[in-house]
Amino acid sequence: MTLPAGVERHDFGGETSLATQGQPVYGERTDGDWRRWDPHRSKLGAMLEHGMDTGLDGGETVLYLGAAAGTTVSHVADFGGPTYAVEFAPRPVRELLDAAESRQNLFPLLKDARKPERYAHVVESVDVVVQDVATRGQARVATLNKRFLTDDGRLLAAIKARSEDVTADPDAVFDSVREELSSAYELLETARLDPYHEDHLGVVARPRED
Ligand SMILES: C[S@@+](CC[C@H](N)C(=O)[O-])C[C@H]1O[C@@H](n2cnc3c(N)ncnc32)[C@H](O)[C@@H]1O
Repeated sequence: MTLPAGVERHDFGGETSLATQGQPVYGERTDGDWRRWDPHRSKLGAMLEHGMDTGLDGGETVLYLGAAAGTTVSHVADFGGPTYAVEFAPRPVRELLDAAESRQNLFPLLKDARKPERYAHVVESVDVVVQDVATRGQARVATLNKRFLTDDGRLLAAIKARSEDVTADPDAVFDSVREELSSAYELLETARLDPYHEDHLGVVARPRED
């Protein structure tokens, strides 16, 4: 699996890790311009560590759903093109704004990912939707946001089993999420994100024709 341009394996004092170049955001280790991309803190980082074929080349236009304080989306903006970061909780958005200050291509949007019509006037078409919303109805959020993807675009989603049902067996949750996603997307690859993130499923998918 090749990493997207702008993402490299870099040595941080004897420990080799994924890294991008940019201002640090969450106290991660740095070496010059390089900042460690910690897969324990980032589901997309874990997907790359697992060798999932994300289809990312670098430079893509990205819609990121569930940006929180900007841990992962800051790395995405380091190697991506225009990056729209949707988060509905005002508190983390303050830190997200700090992360965006040094990144001219990162655009925070204080919006609800279940209401894409509220940001459709800003976000037009994107190459990639990254989703990490950890809320009930994750397949529905992905389906609602399919409208932004180009025909050959990619959905890169992390599905948290406990957000759908705390008591259910994660495998059963993942089966039902896969089934719901399949009506809007062709699933290209799915993989559990252990040991970095327990009971999370990484999904790579492309939109089905309407
Ligand atoms: C697991 S955290 C995201 C961590 C982040 N992706 C990272 O790696 O840096 C999930 C985030 O999704 C946000 N979220 C949940 N439901 C949302 C929704 N409907 N619209 C926008 N954000 C949402 C939560 O407020 C939370 O900040």
